[in-house]
This record gives sequence, structure tokens and C-alpha cells, in this order.
Amino acid sequence: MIRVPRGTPVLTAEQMRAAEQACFDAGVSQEELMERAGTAVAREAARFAFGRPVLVLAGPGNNGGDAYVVARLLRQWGHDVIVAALGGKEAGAAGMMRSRWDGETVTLDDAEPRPVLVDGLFGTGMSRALEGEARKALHRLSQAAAFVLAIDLPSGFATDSGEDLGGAPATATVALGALKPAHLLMPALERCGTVLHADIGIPGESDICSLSRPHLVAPARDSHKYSRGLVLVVEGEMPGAARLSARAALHGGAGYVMLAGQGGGGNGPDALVHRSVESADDLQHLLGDDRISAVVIGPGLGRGERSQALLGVAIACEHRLVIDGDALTLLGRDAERRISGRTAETVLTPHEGEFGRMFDDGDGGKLDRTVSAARRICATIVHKGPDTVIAHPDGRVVMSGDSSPWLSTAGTGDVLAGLCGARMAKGNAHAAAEAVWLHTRAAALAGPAFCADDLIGRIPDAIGECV
Ligand SMILES: NC(=O)C1=CN([C@@H]2O[C@H](COP(=O)(O)OP(=O)(O)OC[C@H]3O[C@@H](n4cnc5c(N)ncnc54)[C@H](OP(=O)(O)O)[C@@H]3O)[C@@H](O)[C@H]2O)[C@H](O)CC1
Ligand SMILES: [K+]
Repeated sequence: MIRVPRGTPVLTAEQMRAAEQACFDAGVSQEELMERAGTAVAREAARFAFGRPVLVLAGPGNNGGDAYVVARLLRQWGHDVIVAALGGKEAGAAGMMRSRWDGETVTLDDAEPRPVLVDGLFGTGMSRALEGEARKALHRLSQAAAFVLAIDLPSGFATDSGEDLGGAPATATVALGALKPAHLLMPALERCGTVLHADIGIPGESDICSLSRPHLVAPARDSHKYSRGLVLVVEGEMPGAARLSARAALHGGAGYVMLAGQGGGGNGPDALVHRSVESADDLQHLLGDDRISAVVIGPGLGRGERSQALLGVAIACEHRLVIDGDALTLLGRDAERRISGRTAETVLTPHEGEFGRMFDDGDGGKLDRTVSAARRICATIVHKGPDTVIAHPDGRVVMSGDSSPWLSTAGTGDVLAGLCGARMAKGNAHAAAEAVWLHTRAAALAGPAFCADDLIGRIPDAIGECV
């Protein structure tokens, strides 16, 4: 068992069922899968129990079936185990595993708390709010336990959206066969505790995967500033924000960064080249330079008429484009109409509020809404948050759930926008994921209570871990 490796496939409940079915069709029985799943979980339970008494919750379905395997093995290995059962299938693999359990079984209501709790009530079959006896007992027993190990998912969370359906938190979760979206989406993300991945022989193919450390290459010997990419950052009413983006682009690998605006001087590294832009026409003229590799607009742009005019010119240009901050607010519900016709690669980097201003809420969780919006707008959307979802128009999705809470400080979004510009400058399809990984890693390296300027300073160290 290993802590979830980077780039692990993420499968929805339906994709998981299809993957399981493919196993059955290939001759692997459900009993065999359940035995493998239960064995993987039992090994972790034994490790964390340290010989303390264990209470195993067994639900009515296959999650419960796994739970009976866990209980049987722990008992065989000498542990003090009791099962608290909620109903239970008679037939099928779960019924068989239930019949093989010959230890003590109590009802959920009668179950006494124990130091170690294994939660096998519900997994990917969670289809509605958890209520009544199951909900009460789950919360009572998990609150009283010193360690809670969830089988596949902590019970009470929606597999594909991470929505809280009345669930309780776990100390650790053993993801069976593949990650599910709930392992990477709030609030479930926060309730899973440490997620461990049990490969039980189910080949999980998916367009969705967890964020992984990118493999970056150092510049070739004959590189020059243009071949590494010229990034133009549009400055608006708050030049400091654009400067943060520009500096992040410089440290993010761009060979040449131009700050186009009225800021003129201002502080910022000498390596930053200022170009005076008074009007939209001036910006249009500047964007005629075909050495430009990527344009970043939005950080500190402002929302007035001049800002709207600058945005219109940037959208109309043929360069790769990162749209962030105020520019996203200016787009609003007009985003799809104004962006979907762009031919050059486009990346939008909204936080939840900006996303909501551009796209209707629609049903489904953050993953579904972001995937649908990316397809409609024909652009990559980096839907930021503690659970960032990167959705590409071709259907590829990358999910990241381990960003530092210290990123909740002014300017870190400007830094990400600049990083996206730098990574896009080379025209690769994974630029947004690279930028998010570098941003997350730089934050981890920066430690607690950093500001956006400190974050920029750690980007080279993060890059150093990828080359
Ligand atoms: N991924 C793998 O490789 C393997 C996964 N396994 C385990 O199987 C579960 C999924 O099992 P499933 O039987 O599909 O569903 P659950 O066990 O999660 O749920 C059981 C049933 O509970 C009912 N239900 C749903 N929501 C509620 C609720 N809020 N309150 C009460 N009951 C609820 C629902 O049945 P209904 O007919 O009542 O709708 C569920 O079917 C997976 O997570 C893994 O742990 C395999 O065993 C091994 C391989
Ligand atoms: K569970």
C-alpha cells in the first residue's frame, strides 16, 4: 500500500463498476476482488491498530462485503474484533463473506465504541443522504474512536462530487483500485484523512488523473530568450498584481517578460522589460510582435472601460492567452461567446466566485461543472481552490487536492497566472498542470505564513525538483 502516487487514475462510480465488470469478464470473480480489497484494508488496519480492540462496521452492500473480509483476517491474525452490521445481502460475494465471518456480530445501535474503527458501511454505492440509525451510529462510533480507517471512501460522501451526505471523517482511507473524485474534492477531500491506494488488479483507465510532478527539461545549449518564450503581461489599474505575474513568469521559465502598461517604473527586477501602453491601440500594436509566445491579462486589470478595451484586444490576438482575475469578471456570462472562437490555446484561471460569474451553477459537483464549461468554451479551465480541477477542452482532467492552506493570501492567484504564461510559452498541452504543480510545490517549500513575493522566490526550487 502506498500513499497515493502522483498521476493516479481517478474513476467515477460508474467507471469503477465498468472496470470491475471488465475484471469479472476476464474471469476474476467478485469474491476474489473482495478478498484482495479486504486483505489490503486488513493489512493497514493491523498496522494502525497496534493490538487495540477493533470495531468493524459492515454495510448492506459490497463495501460491507469488504468489511467482513477485514474482520475475518484481523481475527485470524489475533486481533480482538467485533462486527457491527447494518442489514446485509444474503446473496453474492458480500453474502458469502458475511457467512464466512464467525466472530461476534452486534447491531449498530448496540455497538460499543472501540479505539479502532473500520468503516465498511458504504462506498461507491452511496446514492442518497445518510439518515437514521446508520448516520447516528457512524458519528457516535467514529467520534469515540482513536483511529478510523475507511474502506474505499468514508461513508456518507457522494463518490463523484465529494458532497457531504451526512458522513463522518476518517483518519485514513484505503482507495480500492483507483482514486474516486471524492478523494480530491471538498468537503470529502478533507474527511478522507490520509489516502492510501490499494492496487487490487483492476485496470483503471480514465481521462481524469491526480496531479503529478512534471518532468521539465533544462533549456537547450543553444537556447535564447525568445526560444524560451516571451511572455507579455498586461498591466491595469493595480500594477503590483501584474508585476507579481510578470515576476512569476520570469521565475517560471520564460526567457523574456514584458510588462505592458502605464506603470512605467515601479519596483520589480531589472530583468522585467516595461513597455508603455496608454490605449487599446497601443496594446494592439505591441501584440503585433510575433516573437510573443504567451499573453497574460487580468491580474490587477480593473473593470473600467479601458480595461474592457484592453481585454477585447487581447482576446482578438493570435497569441496563447491566460485570462485571470478582473478579466474573468469582465467576461462574465459572455465568456463562452467571446472565448470559444479563439484558435490559439487559452487558459482561464477562475476561483469559485469568478467561475460562478461566468458559468451557471448547473447540477453536478465542481468536477462536472468544470469539465462541461471547458468543453463549451473550448479552453482550458483551472478551477482553483483547495481542490483544483484542471479541465481541458479535449476531455483530459487533472485534479489536485493537496495545496497549502497558506496560499489564501493576496497575490497568489496573480503568481499562478504568470506561471501559466511561462509554461504555455513553450506550447505544451500540460502547461496548466505544470503551473499548478509548481505553484503548489513552491507554496509547500515556502512553509507557513508566506506572502506572494515569497512564493515567487521558491518557484526555482520547485522547478529544480522537476529537471
Ligand atoms: N473498486 C473495487 O475494485 C472494488 C470495490 N468493492 C467494494 O464495493 C463497494 C461498492 O459496493 P456497492 O454494493 O455498489 O455499494 P455500497 O456498498 O457502497 O452501498 C451498498 C448499498 O447501500 C444502499 N445505500 C446507498 N445509499 C444509502 C443510504 N444513504 N442509506 C442507506 N442505504 C444506502 C444502496 O442500495 P439501495 O438499493 O438501498 O440504493 C447501495 O447499493 C466499493 O466501494 C468497494 O468497497 C468490491 O467489493 C471489491 C472491489
Ligand atoms: K466506507
